[in-house]
Amino acid sequence: MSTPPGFARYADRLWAEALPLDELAERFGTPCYVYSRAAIEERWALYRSALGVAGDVCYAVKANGNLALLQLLARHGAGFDIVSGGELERVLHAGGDAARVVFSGVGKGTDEIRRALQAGIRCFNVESAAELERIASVAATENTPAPVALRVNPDVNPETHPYIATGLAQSKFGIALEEAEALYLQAANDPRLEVRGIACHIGSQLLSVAPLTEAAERLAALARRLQEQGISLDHIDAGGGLGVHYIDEQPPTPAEHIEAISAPLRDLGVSVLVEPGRAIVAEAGILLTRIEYLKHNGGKEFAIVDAGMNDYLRPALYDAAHTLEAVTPSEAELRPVDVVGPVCESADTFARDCTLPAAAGGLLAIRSAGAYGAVMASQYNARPRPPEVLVDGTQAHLIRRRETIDELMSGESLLPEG
Ligand SMILES: Cc1ncc(COP(=O)(O)O)c(C=O)c1O
Ligand SMILES: N[C@@H](CCCC[NH3+])C(=O)O
Repeated sequence: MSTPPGFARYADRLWAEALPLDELAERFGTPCYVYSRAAIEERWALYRSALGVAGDVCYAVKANGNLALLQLLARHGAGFDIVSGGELERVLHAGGDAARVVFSGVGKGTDEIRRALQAGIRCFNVESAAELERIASVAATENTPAPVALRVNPDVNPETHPYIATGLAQSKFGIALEEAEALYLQAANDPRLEVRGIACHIGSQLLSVAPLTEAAERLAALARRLQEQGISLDHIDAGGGLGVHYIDEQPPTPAEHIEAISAPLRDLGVSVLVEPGRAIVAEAGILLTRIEYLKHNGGKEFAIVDAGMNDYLRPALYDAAHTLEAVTPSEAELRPVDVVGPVCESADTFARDCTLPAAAGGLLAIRSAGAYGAVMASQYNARPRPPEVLVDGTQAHLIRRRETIDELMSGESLLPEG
């Protein structure tokens, strides 16, 4: 099996593992997510060593919240960035330390705030004045001051897909820099709150560190103004966002990411937090899928695979391009095919004019599918969500089994008799 030229070495760890992918497909069925423990640990270690002891790496759970992966990262001492009460429960269940959890998100509910406060999380990354007041009032009823950072919106263009840009002035995320200072003064004088830091996150799949540095410079300027006014800060949370290799991207390394955000913050005397998600898990995962049928329509050839947009949404949602590879040797000639899923939507397309030796029954790997893959799977078209497997050396662990048809109907009820 050939490796695409230029593919970073860590992405190839999965393929170097002792377990042939076709055996995994036989054993667990397709479609099926397969992750490499070694690849995840390698990426984790790069972030950990780049940041050093003066900071904390808070893995963004939204990228892949599988319990076994959270447990793996917790054992390596990860902090976690969560965006819901559900993610908090997953982190705690997997053995994560609540005191290393930061809670982002524009719509935190009262129950979620209360639970996070009771669990003793490190910090709420507050996204509006109204949310700050809600957190303060929950803190008052719980008789526990709430640790807060304001997630500011530095108005920096992250140069990424508009759906995953979050730090522009007109985005729904964060608080405008100009409004933040007054809100910090208000929070610092509120006994229900404890100001801990400043947070931001400008977007995802960033392929240059320049916008990250620009954002960090704006955070540093705000931090200096706050410190001058006697507001002490424990940390600055620069968010996540580092891009990965899907087709031919050349993303910066974790070390370059850390250097880009740390340089402007260096003399502030605060610890630095980062919230990488995609950069830890994306390239460590593939989605294995089998070609069910080949067909021709309108002069095009289609390979219809058993994975659909319900299993892996990124291509349909963002028109995202991925490297697709044939896993099993095939006598079929290399030729352009559209690789499509079985879901009743034309957007259910994984690749157009992809050069493959496509043959019915052949196995394909959609690469770099470890982030925003299984977590975004749905049951659309009443399709059970796929299993997830972690390859660990010569072992393969089923870390989430395939959903059953019964589970698809669980919680629903038929109408009463009559
Ligand atoms: C607040 C916050 N932190 C971290 C992340 C993780 O981003 P990424 O997976 O791009 O590292 C996101 C998602 O974009 C986010 O919204
Ligand atoms: N789901 C997105 C990333 C979301 C980032 C969350 N703020 C993707 O697959 O690229």
